[in-house]
Amino acid sequence: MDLKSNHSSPVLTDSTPMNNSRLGIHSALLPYSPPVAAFSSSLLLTIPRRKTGLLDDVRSNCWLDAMKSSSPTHKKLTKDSSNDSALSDSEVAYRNWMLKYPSALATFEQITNFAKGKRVALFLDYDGTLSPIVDNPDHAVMSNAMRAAVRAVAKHFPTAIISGRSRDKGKEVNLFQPASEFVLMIDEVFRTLVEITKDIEGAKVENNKFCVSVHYRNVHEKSWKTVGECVHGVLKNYPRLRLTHGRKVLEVRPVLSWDKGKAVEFLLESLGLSNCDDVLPIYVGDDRTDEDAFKVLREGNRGYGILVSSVPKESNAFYSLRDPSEVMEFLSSLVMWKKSSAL
Ligand SMILES: O=P(O)(O)OC[C@H]1O[C@H](O[C@H]2O[C@H](CO)[C@@H](O)[C@H](O)[C@H]2O)[C@H](O)[C@@H](O)[C@@H]1O
Repeated sequence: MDLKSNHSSPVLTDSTPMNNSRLGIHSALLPYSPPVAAFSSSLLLTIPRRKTGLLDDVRSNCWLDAMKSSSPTHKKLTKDSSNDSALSDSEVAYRNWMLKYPSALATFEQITNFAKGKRVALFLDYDGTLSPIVDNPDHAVMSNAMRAAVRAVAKHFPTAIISGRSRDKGKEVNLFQPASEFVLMIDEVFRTLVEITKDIEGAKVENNKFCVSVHYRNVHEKSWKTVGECVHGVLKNYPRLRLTHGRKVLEVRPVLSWDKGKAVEFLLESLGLSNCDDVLPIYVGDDRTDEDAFKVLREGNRGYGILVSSVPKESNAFYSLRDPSEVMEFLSSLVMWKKSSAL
């Protein structure tokens, strides 16, 4: 996921959170903050995730419900689409939901009207945003077309990818690792979880360096409880680690005050783009971890969050896009708009 561009866009590898409280009502235009420099050299941030909210609490009684409700499975979607009336109901529900979270494509002119005269800074989540959700996390890759769209957008706007995935330290990046002291502990937990889940068919444990992801997307639902029990059992021995929920994934991460919202603030600050009236940050993401970034932009009246979702969901985002193909269209539209406004 190494993107080169004229801006040498920073790549953030985060891991984070959830905050479901939707604040305030939609406002067409966001006055946001502040002016300065331009994006500088390559930057890699590895961010241990901190998910907040009731569902993330390891002591919550609702963890099995949270596991069940985390993102529709492929099977469910396939079943729904073979049922005309269900599809029609879900489409109606989706259209109603879009009244609250308008499509960033349908309202593109509104967005660009507000962006006029401003420097747009783009923050993009990876899984579910730039690459479609697939059963095997190792197979989640950007299509060539998406890669080209991201490269193109990064030529025109400062662009960062903020992902929960780990990324090895490269030669040309500045590394910011707020959880480096947890690396050994995380590795130990990773090994333990690999061992104790090895007999659960379909379970996959991923070492994301600052976080361990335990995937249950391919585990039969009758065994989800076992997966949860394994993770909770291990966590009991690690008071400095906590559990959070993502899309069919349980994640074990350090108890740290760090999330994708803080990552966005850190990047804007480091790159001299915070407190600038002429900077408009736009964050595109699909998961609970992205909600903290949406919230930071919303609360500070600083920019726009765009939620990628094909089903209605409460969010701190302002706009929506249905899936990665719409994200690609949005990125390409931004490039076209930038080129035409330069004429
Ligand atoms: O912050 P992100 O870039 O969105 O990363 C979040 C997690 O994404 C990956 O898991 C998700 O995508 C997989 C591939 O499509 C899917 O199989 C899985 O069910 C999803 O949860 C990644 O594997 C995790 O390590 C990331 O934390």
